[in-house]
Amino acid sequence: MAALSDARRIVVKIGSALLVDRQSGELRADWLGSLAQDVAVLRGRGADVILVSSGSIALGRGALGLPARELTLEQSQAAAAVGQIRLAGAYDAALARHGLRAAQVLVTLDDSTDRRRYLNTRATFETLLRYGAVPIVNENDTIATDEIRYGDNDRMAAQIAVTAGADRLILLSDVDGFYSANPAQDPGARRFDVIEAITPEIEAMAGDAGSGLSKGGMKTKLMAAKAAMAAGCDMAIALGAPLNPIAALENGAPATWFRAQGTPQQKRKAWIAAMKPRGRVHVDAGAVRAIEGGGSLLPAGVTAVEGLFGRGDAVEIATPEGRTLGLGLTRYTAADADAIRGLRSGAIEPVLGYPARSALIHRDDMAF
Ligand SMILES: Nc1ncnc2c1ncn2[C@@H]1O[C@H](COP(=O)(O)OP(=O)(O)O)[C@@H](O)[C@H]1O
Ligand SMILES: N[C@@H](CCC(=O)OP(=O)(O)O)C(=O)O
Repeated sequence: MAALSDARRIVVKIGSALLVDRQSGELRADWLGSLAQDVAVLRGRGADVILVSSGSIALGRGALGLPARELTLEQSQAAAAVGQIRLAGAYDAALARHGLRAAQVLVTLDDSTDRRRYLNTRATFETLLRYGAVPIVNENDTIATDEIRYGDNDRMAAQIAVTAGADRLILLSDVDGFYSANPAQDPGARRFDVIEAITPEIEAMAGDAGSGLSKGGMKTKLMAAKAAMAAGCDMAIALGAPLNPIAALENGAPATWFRAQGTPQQKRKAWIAAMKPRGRVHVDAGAVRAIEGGGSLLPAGVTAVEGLFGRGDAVEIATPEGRTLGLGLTRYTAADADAIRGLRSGAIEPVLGYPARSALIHRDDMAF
């Protein structure tokens, strides 16, 4: 299956067991070098790449000389703080060899569940990718205690894929796909090539993690697949351990693909269209033309603001004739939108007292 050749934005999740040698606790530099090579190939043909990498706790554990047994929460948090800086540094060096710039992004679950923070995170990814950077994402494990106890980077990678509007998510694992039972325990287990829907039967086949360094197992990978598919993003589980794992996947190495219906853009529009509007912004004829031509709504085109809405809420866009053009997620509160209506971008900062976002509603955040 030519599953990556037409991908526009790819999120790759790298588990701890791939990056960190279990015995020595050292980073597998050769492997990371080969992954960076794969990333350079994808970037070279114009695809955006985001890496979600685990490994901070595994790396920090060795560096701090912590015991091999299960860590306490405090030890995990300390290990993550020490390990993350090494992890990010290693990616920075590996990508720099291919002329690529790494960008560290540390997130918590709130960054995707709170709509305002979700929009901020999305905007940050958009900007980093526009400048050609490769975001290296991990949970902020040192701060987010719940994430260490319950968190796993499989679901987080799916959330990043959804947030960034990716069309492919690849979970590089220690297994080459999803099997009818845990292949480590059942020699008769069979691998699926493609899964189109996650049924209760499929869910019953998923077991827990195999290695001591990992947190997820197949259960969290199925949750990741559900989230990705619902957002129009195809997801693969593929073998990560060989060198150049993404090239191998492209060259036909076995994997399981979870296939989504629809595109990220269609799913996002449907998500916005289903929201309850919290207000209404009236726009002038010029703004109607701009929006109908595929542009964003700028404050300059707004003539009146109704309702009490916050940043990230859905609002209706009304034409001078009173027709509802569509729905969009606003980047300003009702009060700020009212204060800057009719103003050109340069005139906004003195009024609000903070640097302005140029659009009131970005074109990607509109549904008609
Ligand atoms: N149905 C299944 N198909 C494949 N692997 C399974 C299944 N159920 C449980 N597993 C286990 O899940 C492991 C992969 O997840 P995990 O250990 O979290 O690794 P990672 O997070 O590094 O990908 C496999 O090595 C296997 O032991
Ligand atoms: N955020 C944690 C890893 C959490 C996790 O899901 O680990 P893994 O199962 O190896 O992908 C860390 O960097 O150590």
